[in-house]
This record gives sequence, C-alpha cells and structure tokens, in this order.
Amino acid sequence: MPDRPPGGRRGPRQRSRTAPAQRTRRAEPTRFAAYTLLRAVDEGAYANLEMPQVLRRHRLEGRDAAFATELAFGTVRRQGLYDAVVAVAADRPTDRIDGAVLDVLRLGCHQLLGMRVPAHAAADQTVGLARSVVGAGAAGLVNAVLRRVGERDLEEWTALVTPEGGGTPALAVRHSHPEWVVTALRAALLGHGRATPETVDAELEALLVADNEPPRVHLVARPGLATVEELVAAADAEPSPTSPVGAVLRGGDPGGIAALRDGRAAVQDEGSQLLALALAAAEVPGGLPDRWLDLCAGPGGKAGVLGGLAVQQGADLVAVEVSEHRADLVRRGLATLVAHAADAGRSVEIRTADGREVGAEEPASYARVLVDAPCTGLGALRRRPEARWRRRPSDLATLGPLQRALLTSALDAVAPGGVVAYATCSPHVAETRFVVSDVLKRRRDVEQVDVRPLLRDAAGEPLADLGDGPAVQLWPHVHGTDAMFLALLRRTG
Ligand SMILES: C[S@@+](CC[C@H](N)C(=O)[O-])C[C@H]1O[C@@H](n2cnc3c(N)ncnc32)[C@H](O)[C@@H]1O
Repeated sequence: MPDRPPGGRRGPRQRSRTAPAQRTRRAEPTRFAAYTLLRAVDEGAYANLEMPQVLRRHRLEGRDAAFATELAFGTVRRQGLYDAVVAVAADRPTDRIDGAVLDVLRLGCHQLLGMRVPAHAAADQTVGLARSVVGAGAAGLVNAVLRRVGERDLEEWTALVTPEGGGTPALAVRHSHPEWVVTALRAALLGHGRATPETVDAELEALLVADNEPPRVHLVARPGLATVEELVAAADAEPSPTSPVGAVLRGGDPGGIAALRDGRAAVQDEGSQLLALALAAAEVPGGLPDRWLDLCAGPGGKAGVLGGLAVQQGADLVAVEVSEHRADLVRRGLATLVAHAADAGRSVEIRTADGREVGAEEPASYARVLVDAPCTGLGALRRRPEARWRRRPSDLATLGPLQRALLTSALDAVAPGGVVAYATCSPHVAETRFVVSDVLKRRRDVEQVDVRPLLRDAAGEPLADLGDGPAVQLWPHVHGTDAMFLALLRRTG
C-alpha cells in the first residue's frame, strides 16, 4: 500500500494489483452523484434537501436515482462505523486522510459492506470515481484500502473495530451513532417509559438498528385535495396501515406522481401525519374562534394536512414561520391549498414572523395551535442522515429556552377551551417531557390531556404501543415512524 498522503507524489504504477482501476477511468454517474452529495454535506448542506437537486443535475431517475440515494444516505448514516474500518484498513487515523478521499473510501465501504454490490464492481467503480475526482495518486490509496476492506465482511469488520468492554462506546461504533446520541436515546427510552432498566439494552439496540435502515417513502394525501386511492392508483404504492391519509411507496420515484407535483399530496412521515390528525380530532367546546395556528410551519408539511382539515371543519389556518427562506418554502408548497381554501370561503395564510410574539399579539385567538418546535431532530435520523454527526449536546442549551417560549406563546394564543399540541421530531427528554412539565408548572390555566385516544390507524383503531400517556412518543423500531413526540394541552381559563 502506498505510504504517502493522498494526492501526493505518484509512486510507481502497480499494474497487476490495480488492473481494474486502470480500466475504469471515468466516474460512473450514480457513484459520482453520491460523491457530490457527500461533499455538499461536508460543506453544510442538508442531505434530504440537496439530494433531489443532485439527482436532477446528474439526470438520474428511477433505479439509478434510488441506487445513488441509498449509496449516499447509507454512507452518511454508517459513516462512524466505516471510518473505524477505514482507519484500520488504511493504517492511519481518518483525520490524516484528505476529506475528499475519505468520502470516496466511505462510499466504497458502503458498497462493499452495506449494499449488495459485487466486490469487483464496488472496488472498480469506486477507484474509477477516485481517479476522476481526486486524481490517480489518491486512486492508488483507495484501491489498496478497498482491497483490505473487501477481505472481511460487515460482521467481521464490526467485531474487529468495536471497542472491547461493551456499553455505550461499543454500541456507538457498531451502530454508527455518536456516543452522546446513544446515551440520549437510552435515557429517552427509559424516560418515556418505553423500556425498563432490564429491557433497555435490547430496545436501544433495536432503535439504533432502525435508525440505520433506509426508511420507506411515506406519502400523504392532503385532506380535501387528494385521496389515498388516487395516490395508490398513480404510483407503485399501497395504502398505509398506520395513517388514514397515508400511502407507502413500494418503489419508484415519487417525483412522477401528479398529485405531488401540484401540491395536493406530499412526501411526509406517517408520524407527522398522525400528529396533525390528532390535533384536528381533539374535542373543543363550541363558540371558539374558527381559526387554527401552526406556530412553526416551515417547510409546511404538517400545515399541508392541518390546512386541509381546517377547511373541512370550517376554520382558517395561520401558518407562522420565522425564517424568510422557510416561509417561502411554505408559500410554494401550500399554493394549491391556499387556492383550495379560498374556493371554500376559508383562508390559509402564511406569515413570516416570530412565533414567540404571537401569544402577546393575538391572545386567546385560536381554537387549535400546533407547536412543532425546532429541535435536535434525533428522532428523524433515518431521513436526515447527517444530523447525528452535525448536532452537538450544546444545541440543547439553545433550543430549550426557545421551545419553552414557543409553547408559552402558543398557550397564550389559544382561547380558553382550545388545545395546543406540542410536538418534536426528537425523543430527547430535555426537548419533550421536561419542556412540557416546566411550562405546566408555571401555568394554572392549562391542563394536560391524554392524547393517546386521538391517534388512530387507517382502520380507525387506536394506535398500539402508545405507553402510559398522557403524552405519546412514537419510535422507528416500534411504529415504523420517525420518533415523534406529542403532548396535548388544554387551556382551561
Ligand atoms: C420542526 S420544524 C417544523 C416542521 C413543520 N411543522 C413541518 O411539518 O414541515 C421547526 C420550524 O420552526 C422554525 N422556527 C424556529 N424558531 C421559530 C420562531 N421563533 N418562530 C417561528 N418559527 C420558528 C424553524 O425555522 C423551523 O422551520
């Protein structure tokens, strides 16, 4: 193996050992697209927002698009494990490997260890990619390292690189999560009553495994705008067993579905669908204002469901988002809904504003309020593959006061008798239970409602495995959804 930094001076060619690499000189488009995504993520991009653009730029569709997406997202999810493998195979710590070369090596690892790509194709194509994007010198290193990686399978590598002694450090490497995230998820499983000290190890492992699985693509038929039947007829999809307004894609590209293109349907996790439905289904007394509020609306997923339901129930929706850019995403994503509401004599209004101020500006003005609070996103690690590497425990210190302020504002904005749903796509106890209990302690005019009966599956049956209430924590390894949290609070006075 060349003992020199990647991209450094070329050593003598080793034709016999690198023969496949010599043949493949051009980057194959799916690998190149995955590499482009990884580099963009290294620069700070969000994988789920960037990938559709990368696929468009590289003109990838259908199976090629699916392959590139799984290659890129799977690589990012399992990056922690692959870096441990690369460090052994390259015999140097990964921080001594150039970032671009490391990304190529990670992609090679995922093909060899995480996907069913035949070893010769994985190595050949990845070395071809290296040759094209980082040069022939580094391609030699890539070739040599991937040869070593290919000598063992995933199980053998995992056993080799997992720290001895078990516990959190071992789980972190084996399942490719930062240690602090493993610790937080363990505390969340215990804190939400999902696990006991006796069962938590098995539950945690199941959750970490689920976090690394490519999630199925869930579609939502926005109420009043599309139907599940329409989605199922238009795509290779089946009705969701979990969400009454959901369909699950079996394969193919959702971009081809007309209802998605014109904003009558959307890609949305079933957990998010259930939360919006639960808020709309909560009982409220007559005589409340016929206005609903989404206090943290960007990019507009839940507002798309809530707005449709509001129109059906004879109410208006105000969708508030503090970020100009994300408010624009809501405007674009909900244009069809806005027109539909106007046709029905109702309104869906999108405002760029600070949700913390709405309670003071419009006290007791809404019947239903959703606070889908900004959070660490530790419950959506399947869909946002880079989040686990980008988030820091210190983020909780910034988010905590913001979450409390938004919930307080929502409680001020809701009319007595009305309900506030506090939701996060994180199960972290500091962002969920602690926020709700802290805010409840400070208010005499609010009571917590058992939200479990409001979560109904597609058959109208109560959703199973919802714990002891009154709040609900969904889990990828139990419900197949993101780990969404939902608490329902009623203003009593
Ligand atoms: C979890 S996301 C909401 C997701 C959205 N409900 C959906 O289903 O698509 C939280 C959003 O809150 C926004 N946000 C953060 N601080 C805010 C504030 N002070 N007021 C209003 N929105 C805020 C963020 O920009 C982000 O778009």
